[in-house]
Amino acid sequence: MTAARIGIGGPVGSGKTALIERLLAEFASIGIEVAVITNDLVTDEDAERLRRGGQLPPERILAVQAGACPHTVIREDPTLNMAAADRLEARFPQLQLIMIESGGDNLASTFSLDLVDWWMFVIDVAGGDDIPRKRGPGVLQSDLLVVNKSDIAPHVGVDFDAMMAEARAVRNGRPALATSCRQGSGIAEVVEHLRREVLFS
Ligand SMILES: Nc1nc2c(ncn2[C@@H]2O[C@H](COP(=O)(O)OP(=O)(O)OP(=O)(O)O)[C@@H](O)[C@H]2O)c(=O)[nH]1
Repeated sequence: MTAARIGIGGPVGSGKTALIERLLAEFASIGIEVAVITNDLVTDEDAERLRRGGQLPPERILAVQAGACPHTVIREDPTLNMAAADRLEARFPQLQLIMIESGGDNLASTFSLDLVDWWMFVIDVAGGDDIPRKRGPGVLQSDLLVVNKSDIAPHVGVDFDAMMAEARAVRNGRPALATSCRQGSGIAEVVEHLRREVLFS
């Protein structure tokens, strides 16, 4: 059995790493065997943050450096990430799930299906309630759209329910879930969705 490979993309600072931290805690509590690959431009910043968090043995967290363009290594030439996932699987045959976090950029990032089986796109309310309307490929094409930072919607003048409704409308019925990685709300729904759609458990 091979591990499911899932992508987690989204704009800079939308909360991709924060979501991974929350998911790691949930997966640990239900006994799902996980590893993570991070993609940063020229550092290992996100991998180091996850290793410091101590939720996974450090050797289950690999960092890929994307260089100038974060899209390239998850879409046009995902070989570095594929090799990293192969390494993890060879070393930890019990893995059920490998989460691949893209470098943050704009609304245009998508994952190659040579690299992942399924991918989600994380946006947040602070990026503006017009983000769904802009119909970026990540918003439209991802298997799951996550709208994060629901906790600060009132502080940035966003009508959260309207933003969610718009997100669902532009996605033509494909799923969209609301989260606050700060408060922990919506995380259980994301885990449930992943169990059903990706892990088939
Ligand atoms: N209020 C609030 N802040 C959040 C939430 N999720 C993440 N943050 C904060 O938003 C900032 C960015 O979060 P990250 O998890 O680093 O975002 P990222 O998408 O991984 O960022 P890059 O890797 O730089 O693209 C941090 O200061 C987080 O603490 C949330 O749900 N609510």
